Amino acid sequence: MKIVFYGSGNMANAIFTGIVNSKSIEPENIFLTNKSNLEKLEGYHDTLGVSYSYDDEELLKDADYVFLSTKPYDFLKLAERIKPYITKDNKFISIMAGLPISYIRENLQVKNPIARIMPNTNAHVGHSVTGISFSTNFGPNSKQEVLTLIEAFGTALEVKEDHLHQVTAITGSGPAFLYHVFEQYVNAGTKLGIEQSQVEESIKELIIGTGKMIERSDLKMDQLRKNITSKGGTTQAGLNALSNHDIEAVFLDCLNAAVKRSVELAEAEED
Ligand SMILES: NC(=O)C1=CN([C@@H]2O[C@H](COP(=O)(O)OP(=O)(O)OC[C@H]3O[C@@H](n4cnc5c(N)ncnc54)[C@H](O)[C@@H]3O)[C@@H](O)[C@H]2O)C=CC1
Ligand SMILES: O=C(O)[C@@H]1CCC=N1
Repeated sequence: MKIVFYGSGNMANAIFTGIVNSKSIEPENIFLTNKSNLEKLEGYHDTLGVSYSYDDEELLKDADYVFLSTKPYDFLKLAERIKPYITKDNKFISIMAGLPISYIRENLQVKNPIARIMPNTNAHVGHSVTGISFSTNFGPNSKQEVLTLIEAFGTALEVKEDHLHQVTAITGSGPAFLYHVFEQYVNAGTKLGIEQSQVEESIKELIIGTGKMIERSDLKMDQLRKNITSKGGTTQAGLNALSNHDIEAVFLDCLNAAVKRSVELAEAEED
């Protein structure tokens, strides 16, 4: 199988690094390209063994899957770049937030199968949650091939295309929202008088350990929380203070804003 990445930025890097680490595809069968940063492509070649090129005809000639991984606003230029060289065997996988399959098809001017995925940067470590929606002409074997490819860097969740907006908010942008919360936790921790580096190191370990508990324990999160909370103890005191704030409402605002932006991006392109 030959895979090509048009766009080798943060998200594509997480995906191809995840695929290489999974050893499901020979690294030299993964081809990278970008706008113009040759040094970056050489770096990925040196560290991961992947191939790279700016020759679009060569890249697309026998490509099975072509990732469209530029920013949404760079897609029209990308479409102009690749249109002359698309072959009937190329199947497209778009990671671009908000751009509908119909819009991608219209601008590539082809009837080739197109899948839209919404991954997240946890693909780097094989833990992306990836929402996926297929065009109706995606055959069952190719669908299975794409799902297997996605499972090389995490888990796949097939959803109606409209629901990719919610997936984008909850898990696509999700790591950024959690990093933001963790940053605030570190900032607050450093105000308690302990050395900053000690707070940073211990909270990093706290987050990793808590993630592993969620992964490995049979207990649900509320029970894990209850197991730490002694009656009249320190945890109860902290949780009481937290419950003075409507944290669910804060996150609902956050997620609604991200969904709204995803819908806006889609509607802007349909105009
Ligand atoms: N960063 C993230 O956490 C996530 C990003 N996405 C989506 O992934 C896409 C890429 O985002 P990032 O990787 O963060 O962006 P980035 O800015 O890191 O990378 C963009 C890449 O596109 C390339 N590019 C631009 N114009 C090009 C052209 N004409 N031909 C070939 N390559 C071209 C750039 O050289 C660069 O390699 C976006 O559409 C975004 O919506 C989706 C899920 C999560
Ligand atoms: O911020 C963005 O638009 C992209 C989509 C999900 C994560 N990053």
